[in-house]
Amino acid sequence: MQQSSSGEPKPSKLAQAALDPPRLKAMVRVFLGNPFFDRVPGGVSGLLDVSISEIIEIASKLVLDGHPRDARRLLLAAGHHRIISPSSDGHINPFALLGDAAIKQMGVDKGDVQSLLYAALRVSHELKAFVGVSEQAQRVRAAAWAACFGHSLEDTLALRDAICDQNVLILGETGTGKELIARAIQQGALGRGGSSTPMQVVNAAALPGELVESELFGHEEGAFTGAVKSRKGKIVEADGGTIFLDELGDLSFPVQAKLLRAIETNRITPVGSNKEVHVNVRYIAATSRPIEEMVERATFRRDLYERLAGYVIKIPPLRHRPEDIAPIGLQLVEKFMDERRELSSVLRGFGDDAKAWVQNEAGSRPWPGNVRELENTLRSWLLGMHAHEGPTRSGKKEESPDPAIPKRILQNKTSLDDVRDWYVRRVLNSVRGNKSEASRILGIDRGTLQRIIKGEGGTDDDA
Ligand SMILES: Nc1ncnc2c1ncn2[C@@H]1O[C@H](COP(=O)(O)OP(=O)(O)OP(=O)(O)O)[C@@H](O)[C@H]1O
Repeated sequence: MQQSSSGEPKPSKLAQAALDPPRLKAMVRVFLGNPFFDRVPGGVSGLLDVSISEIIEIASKLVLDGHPRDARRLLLAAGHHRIISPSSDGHINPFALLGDAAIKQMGVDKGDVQSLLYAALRVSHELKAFVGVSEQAQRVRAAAWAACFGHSLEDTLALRDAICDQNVLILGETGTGKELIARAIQQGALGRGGSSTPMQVVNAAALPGELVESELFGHEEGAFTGAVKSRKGKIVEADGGTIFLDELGDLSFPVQAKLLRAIETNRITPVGSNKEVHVNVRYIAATSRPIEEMVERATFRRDLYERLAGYVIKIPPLRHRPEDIAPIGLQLVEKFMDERRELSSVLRGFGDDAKAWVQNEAGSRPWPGNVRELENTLRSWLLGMHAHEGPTRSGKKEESPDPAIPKRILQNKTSLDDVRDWYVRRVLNSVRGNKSEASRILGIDRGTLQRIIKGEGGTDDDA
């Protein structure tokens, strides 16, 4: 990261306020909470003794703190409509924040600040997908934010490259949103040094042990039976970017050793080759297994764990944060309805029922499962409702019952697991056994799908 050569930047009000969060909050509250902004000549700057460059700095800080809308409001309130051009989704144009005076005051390179603000907007957008009002959910979002930008604007500007290079380990039960958080973190590093490499994903649990090695490191033609042509591994494909290594705890010892070497030396050797390939990759790993205990019991290599756990984010299960059930459920119903705009008004009606159920009941009773289960339950419920008359919908039948739905489901006499298994098979049939397509529709990964097909259940619940 380049620092400006224009001497020591003098500490601005923002820089001081950033070190004094209550003061920063108070300043922002004054800006955002005052209903008379628009009527005061000169807007905020007329209300308070602050310059427009300081307002721009505070707006930048708000963007970096994940509040782009507040930044936009602040700028609008400041009476400087000219300097912003909101995009159609209501986000601010980060370039518009970059008044030369503010950049000069920050004492940093303009290109760096631009890429930072873009990254900030992308991460804040991605993190919105991690819904939750609980303190734990807020902590997860804050931790993901800090994995991209550190803990203060000063951290961000001074240490961005180091922060973006740090490996991250995400811990949490299956279906708690680990991949969602990994994608948000990857967005924070994207564009650094011009890189726009998409995140590569490898799920160690979804592949047989011997294939994981070739998936990660690639192989030479003829390296093993079935290796008809050579293949780059995902680590090479992620060169210059990020690899998401899901279900890390499922890696065999030989693959652990090879991965450790790759991380330590930035070099990998494809299976069946004796040529090393140089790579520069950031690792985001995740696991639903108790990896810390595995390290203690020596069933997972401590040295590899330490390399990957540069920054650890723990996502608590949904049953430990029941306040999040209703907001997540509502968002899931919305998403589901959105995906099926073409469906009948009957489903729309059931969508409203589902929302009412989520709001009135789902949140007030203990939910033992994870987010994916909540999603699948709502999905099956809505699809089931679509096919027959639902329990809360009275009146005449608008659709004839789907004969493919087992009677016991129509009569509400079956367990959730049975409904899930039946629904998984139905989707698999509809896509003629294509597991990737089925997992995409079901919103589960292939490992979970495989476990359900094999009758092992879809989740690892410790409840
Ligand atoms: N807080 C949340 N808000 C909204 N949706 C969520 C949340 N957490 C998880 N989800 C949804 O739940 C599903 C599972 O999430 P994700 O794949 O990120 O979980 P995971 O922990 O990586 O699972 P696995 O361990 O099985 O790979 C996804 O559809 C995701 O969008």
